Amino acid sequence: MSKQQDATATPPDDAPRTRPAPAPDGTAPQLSRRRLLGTVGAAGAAGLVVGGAGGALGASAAQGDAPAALTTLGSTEVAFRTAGAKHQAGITTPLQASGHLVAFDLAPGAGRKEAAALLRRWSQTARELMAGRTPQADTDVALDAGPSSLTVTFGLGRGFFDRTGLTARRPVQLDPLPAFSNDALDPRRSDGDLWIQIGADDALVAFHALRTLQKEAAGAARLRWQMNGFNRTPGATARPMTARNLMGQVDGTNNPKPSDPDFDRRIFVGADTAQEWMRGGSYAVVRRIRMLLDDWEQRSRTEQERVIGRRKDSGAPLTGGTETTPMKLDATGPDGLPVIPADAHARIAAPEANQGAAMLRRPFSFHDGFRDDGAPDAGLLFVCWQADPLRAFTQIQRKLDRGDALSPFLRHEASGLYAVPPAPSDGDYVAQPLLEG
Ligand SMILES: C=CC1=C(C)c2cc3[nH]c(cc4nc(cc5[nH]c(cc1n2)c(C)c5CCC(=O)O)C(CCC(=O)O)=C4C)c(C)c3C=C
Ligand SMILES: [Fe+2]
Repeated sequence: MSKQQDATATPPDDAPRTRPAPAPDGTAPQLSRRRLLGTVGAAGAAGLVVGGAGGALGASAAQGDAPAALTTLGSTEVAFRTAGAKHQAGITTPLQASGHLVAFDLAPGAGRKEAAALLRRWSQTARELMAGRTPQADTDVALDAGPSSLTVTFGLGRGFFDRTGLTARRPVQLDPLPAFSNDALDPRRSDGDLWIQIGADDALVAFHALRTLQKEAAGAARLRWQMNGFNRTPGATARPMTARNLMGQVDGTNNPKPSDPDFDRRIFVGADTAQEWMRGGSYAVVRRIRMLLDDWEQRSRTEQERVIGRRKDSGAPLTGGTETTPMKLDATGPDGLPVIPADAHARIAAPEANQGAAMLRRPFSFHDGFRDDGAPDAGLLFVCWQADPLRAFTQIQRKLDRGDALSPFLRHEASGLYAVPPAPSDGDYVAQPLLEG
């Protein structure tokens, strides 16, 4: 299995898995799994195994019906419901190379019944796509690609509850985020009744999922906004390492780890919630943060490192050691000043400075071309996960907003907050207990 690395180390029960190797005798199968499913359907294909770790079969679609062999990257599959846990995939899953974030509003006239039917349809399609199966009447965009670590994660925005007559059951955690001084939010690219996060290690697989789900929304929900992002391709570096962002920083180092004793309590909604349907779920905060790269790139490396409090090359704290060495926040230099400056981003965002508040950051970079002034329209699709946004994102962003050295190089241009219910059991759909309860 490919060993993809980001700061969200994958827990054993959440590990993406590769499909078994193809035929034991090494002979090429006759039809690709996707191709077969497109002709005889999922049930008929259940016993067929195609693709595998070696990638040695080497046939291409251009050679007629011969199968396209899957590499480890293409054959890696993530379970729709995380084994041994209740949450949806795409939260603790390692960062994927390609991502789409998309929000929909329920269509005029659509209510609870239509929302339930849509979420039933979407949940089943997500299961199929994540397993590498495609719909019967398909565009064939991802025909030869395999699951490629595809994840599809569904969330509900504040408006969903009004539109479905469930306002009384809306969690307080979906109360609007406060305004921050660096906000330049575009309401047309913010919020939305329904939100989907799509990630995959193959850009065609990610697009295919996006397009399939968009078509399935027809009549029930209308596209509100959509954003595209990317990360380093897994396997590009010989040694797995934490991702870099478009400012060149190692980003994700001090994320909470699933092995931390309080990880679940911080990231997932616990049994003590009044919203029983959210147990095992999480809240996602999404921000489109444009980076002012023309300004940033004029700063010296030393200045840039003091903005974060960490070295650019290794991600190690300015107080020394390696990437994983804890920051010595009270260390002072010969001038008597803190080695990690008082306004360094990592100092201000640290749990120690925020009553223990922590979130799981799982972003994608974005680049949407260049603005009229020639500056890149690029930055971070910041997605963070927490059990309680007020005590995590809002707490930390308030602090950053008051004097973080990174903030002058950033503009928050879009914002969303979504309740992401636990993954449904087989045959059920996301948010079923809410909609049918
Ligand atoms: C409100 C929360 C945060 C926003 C918004 C945010 C934006 C943002 N951050 C970086 C780059 C880095 N952030 C780093 C650490 C870090 N950032 C946050 C929170 C927000 N960041 C936290 C909670 C932490 C961890 C602090 C700690 O415990 O040490 C780092 C350092 C490496 C790491 O730990 O990940 C970098 C680099 C950018 C570029 C950005 C907006 C575009
Ligand atoms: Fe940060």
